[in-house]
Order: sequence, then structure tokens, then C-alpha cells
Amino acid sequence: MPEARNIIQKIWDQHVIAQMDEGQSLIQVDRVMLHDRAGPAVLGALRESGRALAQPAMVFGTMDHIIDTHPGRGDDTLFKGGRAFIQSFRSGARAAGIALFDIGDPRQGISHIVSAEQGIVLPGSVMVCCDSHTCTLGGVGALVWGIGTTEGEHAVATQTLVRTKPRTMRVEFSGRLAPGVSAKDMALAMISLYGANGGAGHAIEFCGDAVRGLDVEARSTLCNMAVEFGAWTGLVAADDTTFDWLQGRAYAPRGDQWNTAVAHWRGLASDPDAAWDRSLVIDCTGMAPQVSWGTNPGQAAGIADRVPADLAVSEPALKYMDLRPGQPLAGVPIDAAFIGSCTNSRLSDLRMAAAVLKGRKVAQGVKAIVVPGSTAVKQAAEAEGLDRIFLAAGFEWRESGCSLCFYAGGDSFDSPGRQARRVISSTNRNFEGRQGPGVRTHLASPATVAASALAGCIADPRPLLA
Ligand SMILES: CC(C)[C@H](C(=O)O)[C@@H](O)C(=O)O
Ligand code: SF4
Repeated sequence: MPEARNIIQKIWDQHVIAQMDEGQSLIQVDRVMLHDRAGPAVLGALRESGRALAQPAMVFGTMDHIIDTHPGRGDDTLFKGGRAFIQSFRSGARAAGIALFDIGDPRQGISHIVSAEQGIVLPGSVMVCCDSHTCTLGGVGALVWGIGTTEGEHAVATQTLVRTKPRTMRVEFSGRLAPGVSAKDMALAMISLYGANGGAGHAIEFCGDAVRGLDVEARSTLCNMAVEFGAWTGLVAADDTTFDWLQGRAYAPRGDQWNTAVAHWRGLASDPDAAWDRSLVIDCTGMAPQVSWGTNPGQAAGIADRVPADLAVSEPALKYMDLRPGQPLAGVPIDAAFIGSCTNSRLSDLRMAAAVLKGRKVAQGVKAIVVPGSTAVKQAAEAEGLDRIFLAAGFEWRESGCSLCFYAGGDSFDSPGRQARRVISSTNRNFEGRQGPGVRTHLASPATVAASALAGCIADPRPLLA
């Protein structure tokens, strides 16, 4: 009898080219995604060292971090310093012969959204990108992780990487989610229960009834936050939900190859008696929408809860966030609301927010922005009229990119004469200054961001969805 293995061990074993010293393995890398912030360095360094890409057809690039997301964007509307990145990425990509999803290309969008949307990443494949949230793509059942630019160079030059086999962790979400509670709430609940380091060093399989009930987009939201849990990566085993979502996508296999691939992917599921280095079970029954109150994603609580009264753990965070111990989270006034990022800017996220906003208006003085995660998401949302719901409610409707998830220097939540300090945001990081100097970020689901934008303060979306 072959030894029982979990899905991570199976994908790993299928990608080992050679066993090396000190427990390291040489791993086959199936795809590499590059973005405008790290891509220029990777391609530039490769060119300077006189090396070529091993398989340019397996390497892709997209514009996301640096580009402007205001309507009518182009090279001319880029902030100072941004243009050099964009132009060097463009010329580097051309010289390297890789497909680049540039501004104006219908395939453009945030790396971790377009890799799935285009079928570039497939179940059971290994993909890397010079970005910590590459784990998002675990949502389709792939083993994916973020690397630095030096490893990025190695990956494109050889389609391989050297790595130590990861420890594995099983996180089961049992029970059923209540309406108005989503994958983002599951992720924040997990991180607040076990800490922002709770998954450190592990590759996680998310499983259980509540995970099986999520669509691929919501599974991607959950996997996106694996790195905020300290994990190396996270994934959800592919199933019929995944196959239905993936079939027909631009780079997905077709015809007989598709059928062969599906049979192979089904075989990757963890064996029932597989061993894990760690296991957790989280019950989703009664889980409330979550919102962060501190400066790491683990400092979060249910929307009806209070800021913890235990000052020893939270004092610096509360000082930065300008919150009092024991203060109720619901009702904290906000200056801005942001829906976007590789965590929560797919079509289902926009639908969720629009369901809350429909026929309602954003509170006076709140700057509200929605940034679709890809041009394809934007176009699909427009085709079903979601843009009109957002605009009528008082949201700005933007072009796709990372935008204000990450302060790159070119954009801010301020309005003329008003400095926006407190933001409720569908993103994944709430570190000091993450969304701009002095900006205080509260992480939440798109539904909670929408409800809060309407109320002008942190608010529960559930009554608005009833
Ligand atoms: C700029 C990039 C390298 C960075 C990352 O690695 O994650 C960014 O995407 C982020 O979310 O902080
Ligand atoms: S959307 Fe935010 S978290 Fe995601 S890749 Fe861009 S900057 Fe990083």
C-alpha cells in the first residue's frame, strides 16, 4: 500500500526534479507571473547577466501595483516615479517575449486575479510570483507562493526553484455561514482566534463543509489571507465547483486534454488517512461579520464586539488606531470606504456590496471607492449594471489595479479640504501606514464595507440584506 498523503504532499512530490542536500528539493515551476513592481527588476537583472528565459510561454506579466486607477488613465496620468517602472516592464517583457497584460488590454488586472481568470494557474500546478499574496491562487487548488526578485530571476531563467518541503496544516471550517457572512469573515475569524502567526511555516489545506460551499472566488479570498495567518501558502482542493469555473478559460486545457486533466486533478485530493503536522477545526455556526480594530489582521473581532479591554496586548495598536479599550466597534465613525484588492474585488464581491448598496446613498462626507480587480471583472460588472448601483450610491467607479490597497504614493483617500484618516477596507493588511501616511485601516468584507459606507460608521451589513 502506498503511504497516505495529503494534497500538498502529492503536488509537491509530482514537482520534485531532484532531492538536494539539507532536505531541500529542486522543484519544477509550471508558471510564473510578474507584476509591474517586481517584474522590471527580475527581467532587468536577467538581461544584465546575459541570460534568457527558459520558457517564455510559461511566464506572464500584468500591470497592477503602480498604474493609476482613475478613469481615463494612461502613462500620462501616472504619479511621478511610476512611469519608469511601467516603461521598463514593458520593454523588458517585449525583449523577453512574454505575454504582458498592459494598460488597455482586456486581460489586465491584479496578478492574483488574472492568473486564475485566464486559466494560467491550474489545479495541482506550481506557480510563483514576486508577491506575498500569490497564495490567493490556492483557491483553484494550486500550490502557489510568493518569492523575492532574486528567486524570481531563478524561476524565469530555469522554471525551477530550490525549496524545503513545507510542513502541512489542515484547517477545517465546519458548519454553515449565515447570510451576510463570507469568506473574508472566515479568514479574519481564523486569524483573530489563532493569531497572525498561527499558520507560520505551514502550507494549509482549507477544507470542511463551509469551504466546500464557497465558490472559487470566495475560496480565493480565504487563501489570500493565508499569508496574513503567517502561512507559507494555502489551498482548497479542486472539485466540480472548480472545474465548472475553470473550463473554457483562455489558457485552460481543452477537449481530451481537459478530461485527462480533470481526472488527474481529482486524484490530488488528500487521502482520508493522510497525516498533517497540525490540524484546526473552526465552527462557522453563529459566526458574525468580522472587522479589525488593530494594526495586524489578527486584531479583529465580531462586529457586535468591543475593542479588547486588555491594554497590555493592544496599547500601541489602539494608540495608532485612536480607539479606546472596551469601545464598541459598531458605530466608530469612518472617513472613507474602499472595495478592492486581490482579497475582495472579484465579480461576486462586487455583487455582494451592490446588494447592500442598491437604492441607498453613501453617508455625507464619506469618500467611497470601488476598484474592480481586473478589467474583465469591471466589464462583467458593467454588463450587469453594478457600476450604476455603485455610482448612484456615491461610490467612485475605477479602472482595475491594486490602487489604495497599498500606498504607492500617487493616490489618497483625502478629499479637497478634508483629510481622510479612518478607512474601512476590503483589503488584507492593516499595518501602520499601509493605505497612506497616518491612515487607520479597518479590514472587513465587501458587504461590511458597503454597509459602513452607508452608515458613515462601522456597521453590520446583515440588517440591510434581510
Ligand atoms: C509590492 C508587493 C511586492 C507586495 C507584496 O509582496 O505583497 C504587495 O503586493 C503587498 O500586498 O504588500
Ligand atoms: S491588491 Fe494589495 S495585497 Fe493584492 S497584490 Fe496588490 S497591493 Fe498586494
